[in-house]
Formats: sequence, structure tokens, C-alpha cells
Amino acid sequence: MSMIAAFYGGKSILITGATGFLGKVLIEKLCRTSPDLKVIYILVRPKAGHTLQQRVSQIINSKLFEKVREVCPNVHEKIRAISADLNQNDFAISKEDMQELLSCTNIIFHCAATVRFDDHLRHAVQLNVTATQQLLFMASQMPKLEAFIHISTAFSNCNLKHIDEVIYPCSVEPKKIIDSMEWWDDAIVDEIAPKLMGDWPNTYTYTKALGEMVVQQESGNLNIAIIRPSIVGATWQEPFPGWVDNLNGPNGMIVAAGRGFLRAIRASPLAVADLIPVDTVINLTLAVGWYTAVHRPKSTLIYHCTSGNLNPCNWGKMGCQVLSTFEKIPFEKAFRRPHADFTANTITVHYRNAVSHRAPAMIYDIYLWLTGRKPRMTKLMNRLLRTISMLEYFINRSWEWSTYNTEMLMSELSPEDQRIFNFDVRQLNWLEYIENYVLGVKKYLLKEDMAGIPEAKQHLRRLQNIYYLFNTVFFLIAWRLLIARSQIARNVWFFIRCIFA
Ligand SMILES: CCCCCCCCCCCCCCCCCC(=O)SCCNC(=O)CCNC(=O)[C@H](O)C(C)(C)COP(=O)(O)OP(=O)(O)OC[C@H]1O[C@@H](n2cnc3c(N)ncnc32)[C@H](O)[C@@H]1OP(=O)(O)O
Ligand SMILES: NC(=O)C1=CN([C@@H]2O[C@H](COP(=O)(O)OP(=O)(O)OC[C@H]3O[C@@H](n4cnc5c(N)ncnc54)[C@H](OP(=O)(O)O)[C@@H]3O)[C@@H](O)[C@H]2O)C=CC1
Repeated sequence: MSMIAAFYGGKSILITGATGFLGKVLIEKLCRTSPDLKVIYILVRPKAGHTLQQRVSQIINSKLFEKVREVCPNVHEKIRAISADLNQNDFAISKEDMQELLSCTNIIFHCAATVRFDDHLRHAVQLNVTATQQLLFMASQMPKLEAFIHISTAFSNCNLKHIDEVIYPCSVEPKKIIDSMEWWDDAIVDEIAPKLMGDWPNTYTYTKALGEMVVQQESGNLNIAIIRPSIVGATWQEPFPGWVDNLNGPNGMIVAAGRGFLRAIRASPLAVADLIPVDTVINLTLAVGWYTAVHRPKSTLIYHCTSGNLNPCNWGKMGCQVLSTFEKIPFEKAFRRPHADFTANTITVHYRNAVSHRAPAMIYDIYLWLTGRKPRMTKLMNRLLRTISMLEYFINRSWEWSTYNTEMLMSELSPEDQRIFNFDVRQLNWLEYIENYVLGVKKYLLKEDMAGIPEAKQHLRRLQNIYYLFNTVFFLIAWRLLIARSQIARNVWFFIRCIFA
């Protein structure tokens, strides 16, 4: 019998960020392994014209929840959506709902965050810091609360090279920043943001660091743990390999490379690609929830959920495997044949951006314009280049995260729990994982049918032929111009003709 699965039986669990990438996998695993849990409260806001119920139904009826629907047919009754907006005071939760949450919740998993790198500092502080503070205040009023699990990021201290499982202070107290945000107008925030952020590369990582400080300072008597995942990727094993549903992190780059838009990227091929599968993160999260509630460690423990020190893979190897998977499993509607280089040289990057990214986009837009259609490729390419520039920080450096607490926890699990809630990344076969990842991007993110692969391959062959034709025409024109201007070229041409005459 799994101790962790049994622990969640009969429990009332509160999850923020349940509609997000990690949140969905968390609910799925909880419902599948502990179908006898009492209730999962999820704080959800209506979005894009969908009501709460529609959002929940969409999740439950998705492919990800296929197994859950078998194991736990009454899953609809287990998930109780509570209308909430984490940007509002008291999260805009109704009095009755708040009363129920305060009196019933046993465990909190706080996943909600803004994960946009370029979010305005005010908004990032609101969601990643102030909302965390408010949730801790709510938690302090919950008599039945056994554990509060905060999801942070391994990059909250990306300004350091070696990162231990401790909370590092930021130069300005989060409380001061929260207070200041009330009277600073946007112009002041914009001006002061770079000074506050110092050597943090973006508002996301900075506010996640502030969020951790808030957790430390406001923990009171609460039983808290913090989990710091690195770059979270598609599922490794559960509920099936390769599941992914957004364009964040490597996902968008895989799409861009597979469709032939991405030709070159500034990256160090030898830098560690600290990717971690989302199901591994969730297994660790559930194990931490159990351990924190049952063993009640004296201090707040931080768990690094990273792969680099246990089973490292670098960006070069990862990129090669992604590209070689495209040969077997191409994406549909490719703009060009997939091919991308990693380069560390700034001049090469500028050259490749001009020649391999912008020029083909402009040529294609001219073609669209000439055929009476709306040009769109230059805009898309500019967006891609902007995204790449935001990710570059993370693909040109390596970090070392110590994982003592995570390894300690692994040794505390029974053999059965080690199997069911496996977070041992040493068992991960990167080549197999990346192949499934690319396949998952195709199937679950782009929603492409596997039956379309022969057609996609044929399309790539056509693109290859166009490429050869284009190069041949280009070569002939260049050669013709050269012959017209250079005696040496004319002599070479005469010599070649003699050979083949
Ligand atoms: C050789 C192959 C190599 C492949 C492997 C190499 C991979 C390297 C990747 C390294 C990743 C490193 C990540 C580091 C993560 C740090 C860890 C965390 O905690 S981080 C936690 C994780 N956080 C993150 O990862 C956040 C990172 N992302 C961001 O912060 C923002 O997206 C942004 C600032 C980069 C761009 O903002 P902005 O320009 O405003 O764009 P919006 O986002 O608003 O989207 C607008 C529209 O464009 C659409 N679309 C978007 N991308 C693509 C695409 N690639 N394609 C197609 N479409 C795309 C999008 O759907 C939307 O459509 P619609 O709805 O309008 O119809
Ligand atoms: N993905 C990654 O690579 C990594 C993620 N993490 C951390 O994991 C956690 C989850 O990330 P991930 O699942 O990828 O993020 P997503 O962007 O996929 O999900 C964010 C979640 O937060 C919710 N949310 C955002 N704003 C509000 C709001 N105002 N009120 C209520 N809910 C809100 C979103 O709801 P809605 O659907 O309504 O927008 C969504 O459910 C975050 O704390 C992140 O920092 C850490 C390392 C890496």
C-alpha cells in the first residue's frame, strides 16, 4: 500500500494555478492515485468567455484525464471550482466559499504565478509576491491545515552559480516593495525596476525570489515546504509520455524549429539543459506534501527538482535529438526544412538573424503580397526573435543546484512509493524522452494527426527541391555576373567546358 496515496485519502486539498501546466498534472495524479480523497478546491477565474464550470469540464474531459475518468468516474464531484482572482483583495472569494476553505482545507499547493518573463513588475509583484502573502494569511486561519506547499523556481536565484536548498535574501524587503507598489505610479515602477532587479534577468525570476522571502517571513507556525523545479518539460511517463499543452520554455522553440522558422540560436551547446519532466515535478510535490504533513520538519525545507547534477544533458545533445526526431516525425505545414544551429558568436548570430530569419520572412511576405494575401511572416519572425532573446539567458549558462533534501526524501519513501511517485531523474533516458517530447508537441500541442506524416514528409521533400532550385538559380546568376566581370572566372569557365566537352 502506498503511504503517500493513502495519506491524501479523505483529505480536502486547495490548489491555486490548477488550470495551468503543472496544476493539471497535479490534479490528474492526485485523482488517479488517491481517488478516495475528499475534495480538491481549485481557485479559478472565468477566462476567455468560459465560465468556471466550462473550464473545469474542459480539463476533466481532456486526453490528459482519460485514465482518471476510468479510475475515478465521479471525478466531477471531487473537484470543486471556487471563483477567485488572485489579483484581488481576499482573492474576490465569496464569504461562504471562504468560510468553507478556511474550515476544511488540509493541504495547500500554491502553483499560481505569472510565468511571463517580461511581465510588468507591478503585476508580477501582485501575483508572485502579494498573492502568496495573502494565501499565507488565509492558511494561518485554517485550523485543519497540515501542510502548505509553495511552488517556486530553481531560477529564483539565477544570479548565483551554485544554489543550495536555502532561501537567499533580496536586497529590498518584499514587504517594502509590496507597500511601495501602492503609491508608485507605473512611470516610477518602470524607472526603478532595473535597480531593484539588479542582476536578476527578468521580473519573473526576481518576483519568485521575493515570493520565497515572503514565505519564509510569514510562515509563522505553518508547516511549509518550497519546491524549486528547473525548466519544466513534457511528461516523461505519466499518465502517458510527451504530454504538453503550452508554448512556454522549450515548447515554443521546438514548434519554431519543427516548422522551419528557427534556424539559429545563441546557445552554448555544452551548457547544461536543466530540463525536468512535469510528472517528475508533481511526484516530488506530492511526496513533499506527505512528508511535510506527517514528519513536520522543524524548519521550512526547500527541494530542488532539477536534473543537472544527477543526470546531466546539454543543449547540444538535446538540439541534435530534437532535429533528428523531426526526420522521423515531421510537423505539418513547415515553412522550411527543419535545421537549426547553436552558435555562441555574436557576429554569426546577427548574420544568421538577417540571412536565415529575416530575409526568408521578407521574401515570403513579398510572395504573399504579390498573390493578394496579407503579409504576416515578418511579424511572426520578429516575435520569435524577441522570444529567443528572452530565453538566451537560460541557454548560455549552467547552474549547480544541490539536491540533499530531494535525495533525503527519496530515501524516506517506501519502495512502492518510490515507484508510484518516482522523482529519480537518474532513470531518465534523455534520447527517448526528447523523442517522446517532440512527438507530444506534435500530437497534444499542435493537435496534428499521425496519419498526416507521409504528407508532411512529402511537403518537406518539396521544400528541399525548392531549396535546391533556388540555390541553383542563385548560383547561375552569381556565376553569370562574375564571368561578365572577371577574366579569371572566364578562364575557369572555359577550362570546365573543355573538360566536359
Ligand atoms: C534545435 C532545436 C532546439 C530546441 C531546443 C532549444 C530550446 C531552448 C529553450 C530554453 C528555454 C529556457 C526556459 C527557461 C525557463 C526558466 C524556468 C521557469 O521557471 S520559466 C516558466 C516558464 N515561462 C516561460 O517559459 C515564459 C516565457 N515566455 C514569455 O515570457 C513570453 O511568451 C515572451 C515574453 C517570450 C513573448 O511574449 P509575446 O511576444 O507577448 O508573446 P505571447 O507569449 O503573449 O504570445 C503571443 C502569441 O504568439 C503565440 N506564440 C508564442 N510563442 C510562439 C512560438 N514559439 N511559436 C508559435 N506561436 C507562438 C502565442 O500562442 C500567442 O498566440 P495568440 O494567443 O495571440 O493567438
Ligand atoms: N513551467 C515551467 O517551466 C516552470 C514553472 N514553475 C512554477 O510552477 C508554477 C506553475 O507554473 P505553470 O503551470 O507552468 O504556469 P501556467 O502559466 O501554466 O499556470 C499559471 C496558473 O496560475 C493561474 N493564475 C494566474 N493568474 C491568476 C489570477 N490572477 N487568479 C487566479 N489564478 C491565476 C493561471 O490561471 P489561468 O488559467 O486563469 O490563467 C494558471 O492556472 C509557477 O509557480 C511557476 O513559477 C517553476 C519552474 C519552471
